[in-house]
Amino acid sequence: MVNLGKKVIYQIYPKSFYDSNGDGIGDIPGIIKKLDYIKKLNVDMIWFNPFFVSPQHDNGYDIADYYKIDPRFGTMADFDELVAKLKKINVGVMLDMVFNHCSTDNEWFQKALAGDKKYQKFFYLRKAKADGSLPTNWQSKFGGPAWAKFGDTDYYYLHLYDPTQADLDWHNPELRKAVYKVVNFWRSKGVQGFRFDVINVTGKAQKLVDSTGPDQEKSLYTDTPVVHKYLKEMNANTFGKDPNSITVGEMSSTTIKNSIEYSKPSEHELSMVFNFHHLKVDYKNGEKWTKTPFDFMKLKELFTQWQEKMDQGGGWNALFWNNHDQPIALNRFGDPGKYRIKSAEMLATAIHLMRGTPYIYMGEELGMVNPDYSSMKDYVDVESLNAFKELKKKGMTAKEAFEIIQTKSRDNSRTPMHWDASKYAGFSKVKPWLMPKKQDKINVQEELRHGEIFNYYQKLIKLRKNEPLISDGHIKMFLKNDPQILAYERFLENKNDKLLVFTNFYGKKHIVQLPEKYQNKHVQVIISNYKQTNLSLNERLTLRPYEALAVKIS
Ligand SMILES: O=P(O)(O)OC[C@H]1O[C@H](O[C@H]2O[C@H](CO)[C@@H](O)[C@H](O)[C@H]2O)[C@H](O)[C@@H](O)[C@@H]1O
Repeated sequence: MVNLGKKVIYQIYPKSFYDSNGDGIGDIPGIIKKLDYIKKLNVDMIWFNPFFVSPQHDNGYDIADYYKIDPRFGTMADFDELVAKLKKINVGVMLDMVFNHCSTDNEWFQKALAGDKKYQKFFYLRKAKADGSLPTNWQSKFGGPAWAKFGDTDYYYLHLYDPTQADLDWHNPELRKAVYKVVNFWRSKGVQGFRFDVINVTGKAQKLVDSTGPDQEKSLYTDTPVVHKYLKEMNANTFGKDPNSITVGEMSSTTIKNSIEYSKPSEHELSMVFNFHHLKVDYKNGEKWTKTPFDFMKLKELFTQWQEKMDQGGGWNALFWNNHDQPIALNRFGDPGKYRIKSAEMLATAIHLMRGTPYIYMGEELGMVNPDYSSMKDYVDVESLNAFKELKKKGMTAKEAFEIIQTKSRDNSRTPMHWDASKYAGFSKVKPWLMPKKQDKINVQEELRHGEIFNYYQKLIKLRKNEPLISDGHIKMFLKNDPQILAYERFLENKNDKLLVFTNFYGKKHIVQLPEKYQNKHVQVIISNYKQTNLSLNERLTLRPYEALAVKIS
């Protein structure tokens, strides 16, 4: 079996990585051209956001053909070449499987529309209520009602996301069979990694009823017991046959109890889970489309719960700050200005030394930051455009609404990778689909020549592969009430060595009172983003602005 604790996964958003054919869109041959760069980081697997045939209403999360590469991104021959070349450098491929819904352009939906009963049962088709209103009062996660008219019939189809993303009915064994066939097709092409998009919302009740509010509504379709049943079935019929497979479920608004079951090896469901609770600590009253500073104590509390309880229950976390749906973490939890480098390294340390498998989102290793576009015209993401309209409907001025979009838009992380300082950041020879910004200072060329963040990531990755305390150790948080420092201990059963990790989340120096058990021990610095001279652990430890420090004590 794979030791997940020794693995590090890199995420590539293909549309924004490297454009090889001058159409302004990143592509698979472009990724192939940049494999030397990836090799330098020494990651184990790459998660690729979807590049299957899609009308791109939700940037590929609306799949029209699960078996084909979208010509915008390349050909199947390009994909085969990518898999083969990555194999040569010992890097696996993780594909993004979107099975909660498919595009309304997908032949499954098109056949259903044409009246084919078999395919109609792939979807949630319901009639309007007796009073003519929608089948339920559910809201789409992208705004507006979660139901759309099913062609020229009396029926509506459910879409938890965009109306072009029709929800698939997992209760239908024929649908599940079709899903497993897709997974096995890609396995036969040498793929060993699978990320399952919002997989924990696939178990909606068969009888769909009105909700009484947003939270109760989520409970009607999130983490229901059947999800575990279907995941076990998928595991047995697909990737579970391969001891080297690595799978991750994107779990929307999930719980620790469910996440343990999703990821505990003896449950035979998935290898690990993404949860998003720690990325909602800058949501005012739980609302994403708001602007407020992050709540550090809440962040600590969530890390404590998810790290310690997943450890005690035998579950496994995917560790991450960034992905294609999130504004850049450096802007949210660090300082993108004066302390850009120190805070990028501090954030990386905070999660890379935790228990789980770290994910690095492309550009994070350079300390890339939000583009801070100046107009709504610069944004293209469907969720952001809808949110802008909704915020104005709620009474905000265009300026107020724009400031929120600027902070929270998913386009923040989707800007093209900065390869150099040129007009289009060396990403493309023509105007890209989304403009790069701030590449004059932050780019690969500059980082590899004079930077230190990339190098720091290399060290963190190397440490994970060589230090069993990091890959296999348990975790216990300490300094739980400290308002500035996140600190934890990693330890192995029956071993005296311990790893202590200190991360200062603020741009001011801070002195901590060390627990007695850690005082006056022999200390070896494992990694730090500051020069450490004559370090010894006494009663007090001073941490400089955004300092990260990991020491081994015996
Ligand atoms: O915020 P949560 O409710 O915990 O959900 C997590 C993320 O879910 C959605 O992301 C994924 O599905 C979308 C539809 O396929 C797709 O647009 C997105 O790119 C996927 O990653 C949601 O869109 C995200 O905002 C949430 O963070």
